[in-house]
Order: sequence, then structure tokens, then C-alpha cells
Amino acid sequence: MLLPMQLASKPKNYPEHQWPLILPPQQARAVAPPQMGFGGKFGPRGLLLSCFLLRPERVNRYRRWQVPRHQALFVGGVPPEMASQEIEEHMGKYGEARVVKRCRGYVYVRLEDPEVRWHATAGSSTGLFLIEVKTNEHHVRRAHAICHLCGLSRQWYCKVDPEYPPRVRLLMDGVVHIENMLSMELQMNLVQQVMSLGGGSAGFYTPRFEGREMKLQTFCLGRHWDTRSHEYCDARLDHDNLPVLALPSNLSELAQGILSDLDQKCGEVIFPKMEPDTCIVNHYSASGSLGLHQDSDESEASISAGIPVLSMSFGCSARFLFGDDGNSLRSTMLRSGDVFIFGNSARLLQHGIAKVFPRTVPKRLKEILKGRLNLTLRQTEVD
Ligand SMILES: O=C(O)CCC(=O)C(=O)O
Ligand SMILES: [Fe+2]
Repeated sequence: MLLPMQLASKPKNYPEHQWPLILPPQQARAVAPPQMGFGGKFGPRGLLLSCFLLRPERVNRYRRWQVPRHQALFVGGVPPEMASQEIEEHMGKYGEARVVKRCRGYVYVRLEDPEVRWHATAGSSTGLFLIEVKTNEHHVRRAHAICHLCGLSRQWYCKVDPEYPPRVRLLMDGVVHIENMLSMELQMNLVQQVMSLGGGSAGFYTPRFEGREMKLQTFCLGRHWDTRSHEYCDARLDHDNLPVLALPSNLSELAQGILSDLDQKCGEVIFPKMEPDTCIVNHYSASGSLGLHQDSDESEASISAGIPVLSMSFGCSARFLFGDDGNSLRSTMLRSGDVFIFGNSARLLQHGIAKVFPRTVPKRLKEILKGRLNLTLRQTEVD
């Protein structure tokens, strides 16, 4: 019952000016610490972060670190008299912080299990990271990273502050990615609720699709999606004949709450009203994936009205592929707490999960969730 209210109050807590700023690449460069550049590259062992101090005419020093995925390395200018312990305390809210090096007014801070979001978009996993630690009267006020893809004009924003509010990205007509929409408390409640439903009768099973086992576990709430007939029905006729579990009202209310928050944020109605009657729950292990497909088994009336499918992600990050057709695919990273919505003219978007990234479950979910959990809310029938 509490959930939609928590959500509804969110925009009020985050006045407009506090929504993340998205800087064009030139400005991002301008706020980088002077004489310092970073290159970041995802390698098989994690993020390969290169740091080089620049002199006007040449790169005069070059160092490389392998930064494992559960760590982040920050650098920023701090006053020399500021004690390392004080910096660690300030950075402590982003993860377990340790000052590893101080040199020429810069500090290098290593974070264990950081609340950091590394963004890599558009199918490329390389990028340039420009990292700034702001200081104010000898206090590290807020650390944030601003980054953009090397050589591409697409700018992106790297969130490190756990208190940062959601960021809405309109990816194409009818496709919206809201990063960081769900608070950690909300994520914990939902994961607990859904994993406990999935562990009981009529819960998770490994579906077969066109003769093959799918690389995920699933169960439905509200109406059951039958993998053989490709229809929604009230019992799991393709599996164990059990009646499908009811759709908890907090889930449908949450989806509606998010859609109305989105309208409020954008100042216009983005998607037609949805009255969800179904939630498909997918659970992926680190080796899980989901092939490209369209969600086209909802009723003709629902699809042609453009009533959206709203997906919420929890636990491990995943690379999500989407596009009008299989030939022009784009990708985005879906992280814990993100919401992805497609409807209107993009209702029949091709989409799938290319990869689940192991060891990316946020710290506070680790006890209750392994791998990745995804909920998709849908309206299969229209009255
Ligand atoms: O796991 C996801 O993010 C996508 C799930 C999906 O596409 C589906 O259940 O139809
Ligand atoms: Fe789907």
C-alpha cells in the first residue's frame, strides 16, 4: 500500500535543478580536473581505467590500473591540508573508501562495492571518463563523474551519488528508459515479495520455447503466458496445470504510479493509460539471456492502442538490445532500479537480453537476490 505513495512523493523530494545534469562533451571536458585525463575500457576482468597527467604539449605520464568491477577508482583535486581520513569519511557514503595515493594536490580514492553506475551505451563498451571530485571549503561535497563516448557525440552521464534522482531518457519514439527510478527500499520490498511468491506453488520454472529450454526461470502473475499456444490464459497448461497466481495490487499500482510520474516530469501524457492485468517475472542467472522477440501476444486492442509494457529490473545489470527490426539494434544497460517502457508506435519493439553481468547486484540486495530479476507489467485485455 505504501509503495505508490513513496513513489508519488519522489519528484517533490528532488526539485528540478537537482535532476542530474547532462553535459555536452565540451562542457564535460571543461569540468575535468586540469591537466588530467582518463580513458576507461571494459576488459574481461573489469574496467580498465587509464589515467594520464597531461602537459600542454604531450602526455608525460601514463599509468594504468585494472579496476575490478566491484571497485571504482576516483581522482580529484583536494586541498593539501585536508586529511585523508576526512576524505575517506566523505567518500564513505558511496562505498568503502580508501585513499590509495595523493600527489600534486590530487587524491586517488578506491571504493569497494561502489554505488557507481558505469554507463556504456549504443553497443559500445568503451568510453572516456572525466571524473571530478568537487571541493568546497575543504570538504568533498559531492563526487560525480561525467563521461561521454570517445569519438561519438552522444554524451552520457555517470552516476555515483546514491542520492541522485531518476533520469529519464527518451531513446526513440515510444521508448523510455528511466534510470534509477526505484529506491533501494522499494527494490528490497519488491524483490522479497516476488522471490517469495516465485519460491512457492505456481512459482518459478524453466520454460521451453520452440522445443528448447529458455535461459531463464519464469512465472506469471495475473494471467499466464503459455509458451506453446502463445496465448494468455488462467492456468499453466504448458507446464503443471496449476492456476496462475493473482497479480498483487501494489505491482499494478506501482506501474501506474511510474507512468503518471513520467507524465508529470515530461509535462505531457507520454503513454496511454495502462491497467495492468499481468506481470511476467523472469529470473536470470549470470549465464542467462533472452533472445530477440516482440511482445505481441497481448490482445490486438491493447497493442494497437499502444498501451505500454513496463519493465523493472533488479539485481545484476544486463545489456538490453532493442530496435525496430533485428538489423538496426541499439543497446542500453539496465541496472537495478531501472524502468524501461515501450508503447505507442514502438509497442512491437524487438528486444532481448544479450548478457547479464555477474557480481553487479547492489550490496543491499545480495542477501535476497542472486542474478537478475525482471518484472514486465502488461495489459493483455482492453474492456
Ligand atoms: O528481462 C527483460 O528485461 C526483458 C523481459 C522480456 O522481454 C519479456 O519478458 O518479454
Ligand atoms: Fe519481451
